[in-house]
Amino acid sequence: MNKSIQLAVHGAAGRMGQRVLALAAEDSAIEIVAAIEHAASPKLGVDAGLNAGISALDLELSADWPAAASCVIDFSLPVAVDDCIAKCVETKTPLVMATTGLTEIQKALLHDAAKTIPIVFAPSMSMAVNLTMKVTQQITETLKNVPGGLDIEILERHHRFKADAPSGTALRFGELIAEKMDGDVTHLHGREGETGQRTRNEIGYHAIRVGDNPGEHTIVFGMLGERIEVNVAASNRDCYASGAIVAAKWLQDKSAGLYSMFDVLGL
Ligand SMILES: NC(=O)C1=CN([C@@H]2O[C@H](COP(=O)(O)OP(=O)(O)OC[C@H]3O[C@@H](n4cnc5c(N)ncnc54)[C@H](O)[C@@H]3O)[C@@H](O)[C@H]2O)C=CC1
Ligand SMILES: O=C(O)C1=N[C@H](C(=O)O)C[C@H](O)C1
Repeated sequence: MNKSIQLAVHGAAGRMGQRVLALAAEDSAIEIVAAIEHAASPKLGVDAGLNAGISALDLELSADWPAAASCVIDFSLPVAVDDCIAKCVETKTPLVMATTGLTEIQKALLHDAAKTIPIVFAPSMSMAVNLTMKVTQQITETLKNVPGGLDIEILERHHRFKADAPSGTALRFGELIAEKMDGDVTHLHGREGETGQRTRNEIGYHAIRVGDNPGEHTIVFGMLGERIEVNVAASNRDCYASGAIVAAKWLQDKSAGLYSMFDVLGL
């Protein structure tokens, strides 16, 4: 059978790379053509499927890029992203960039690359998270001028292994919410000491690192007399992995450009 997508996974031995491989292996439309890891990985040469806890894929974890792929899904680390973007541009391969913690320079690189190839770039591939982003924008718009004022704080919880804080998703929630607030917004990361009273136009961020939590975000809308808390929580990583696969399929007929999961999901 001719499979419609030849998929390369970058960061293939990581927590997310493993789940993308596992879900892609079950998808009859996908042929996995590469499971890419860094050149010093002790896992090079190991079967990518066995490493992911599924049946052998007869495909080794390798530092080599495939001769051809119709999409790359990247769940790696910021240090690995420049090379991934360059390889995708060089080979004109559509890219799903899911890695968080990118610098402003790396975001500019993505913008440049998107002049040549189609790219989906989103800090969360989860449908529930993206829908929640829309909901929090609506809440902000409705309540921003409530008598007594509206205080917005973003709490995120993740596993102890996470390398960046706050999460890319928390930062995106903050950006999207700030778009709906009036005037300049201060983004405040944690509080300590003689902070004085909370100011009006600030968004507070709090990053909690506990155990094996695969990702949870709570947006608190505090008013005088009542409060809304919107919580979206993953119970495992498949919401992100399946979202990335949906994005990879969606990219197949797209022209060059930088897209978000809102575009993919039609939100
Ligand atoms: N957008 C989304 O929906 C989600 C994004 N993420 C982000 O994805 C990234 C990866 O997360 P995890 O899988 O938990 O991390 P991880 O640390 O388990 O996996 C990262 C993998 O990338 C590999 N890697 C490092 N340098 C490389 C290179 N030069 N070339 C190829 N591979 C390289 C590592 O060896 C490792 O296997 C993080 O930035 C995380 O925040 C995680 C979950 C969901
Ligand atoms: O590192 C993780 O695990 C996650 N990272 C992403 C982020 O930083 O927002 C998405 C998800 O919350 C899981």
